[in-house]
Amino acid sequence: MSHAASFPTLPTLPELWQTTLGWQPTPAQQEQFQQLYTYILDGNQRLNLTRITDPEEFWEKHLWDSMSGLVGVREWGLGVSDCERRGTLENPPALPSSLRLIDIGTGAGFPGIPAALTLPQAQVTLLDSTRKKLAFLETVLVQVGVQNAQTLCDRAESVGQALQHREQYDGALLRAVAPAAVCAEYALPLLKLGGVAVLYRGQWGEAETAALRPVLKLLGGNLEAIAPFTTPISRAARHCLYLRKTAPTPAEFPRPVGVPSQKPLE
Ligand SMILES: C[S@@+](CC[C@H](N)C(=O)[O-])C[C@H]1O[C@@H](n2cnc3c(N)ncnc32)[C@H](O)[C@@H]1O
Repeated sequence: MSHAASFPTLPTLPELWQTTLGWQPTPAQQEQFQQLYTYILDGNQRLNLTRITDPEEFWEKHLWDSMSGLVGVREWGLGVSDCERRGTLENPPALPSSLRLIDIGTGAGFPGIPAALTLPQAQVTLLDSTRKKLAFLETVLVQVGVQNAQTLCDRAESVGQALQHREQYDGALLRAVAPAAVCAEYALPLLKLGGVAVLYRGQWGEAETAALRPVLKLLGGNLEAIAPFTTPISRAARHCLYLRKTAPTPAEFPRPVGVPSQKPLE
């Protein structure tokens, strides 16, 4: 890396983590967040990875935002087909000891890399169709010492039809990838029964919920929870949607590459 010393330091903000998400990184995780930030800033000089480079903005819009959906994962459980086992933040359901997660459209590694760093029991697949971003992420994983994540260069539509991936994941994460109905078509085929997809959305309202429900029914999913958040610094609205897979997804989904986004299910 060039000029490592010239990169800014991330804020730590332990109280803000704690009061907003009931969680805060350990000192080792904080150090890894700092390394991740530094390597992404460095990579940004060659690749167009993210517009968010200011330390406070990076903390809020990449790290805090990624963790907002993962804290919910702790609460709602993953790979738990019996919804009775759903827990609370104080009394979370046990996560499976080997958890398989897929970050669909990971881009610069969000939320997948924070997931790998903070869920050591998970194996995280970072899926994206852009090879040069993934080649960069592979170096970042080595540099930051992330051993429980690997990259996969493909389209979500193809991966969802591949035997080695279909119905293999306990959880799927999707942030800033596509409209909710498209995300659902990408994610649900990949989940085991009982698995959960976390859709990171900005504004979200009842009309969107009403439009999404029939799509989920087609795909074998159920909208189990919507967690509203306000980002702690810029006070913007966020909603994390938790989609539970409750029935096998029909074989026709996901449809061929490009079709889900060109003709979203309704
Ligand atoms: C706007 S970026 C978001 C990246 C990251 N999730 C984040 O929130 O910072 C969307 C990413 O999704 C990837 N993507 C979009 N559609 C995809 C598909 N069908 N299969 C795989 N990757 C896809 C793009 O290549 C891009 O890197």
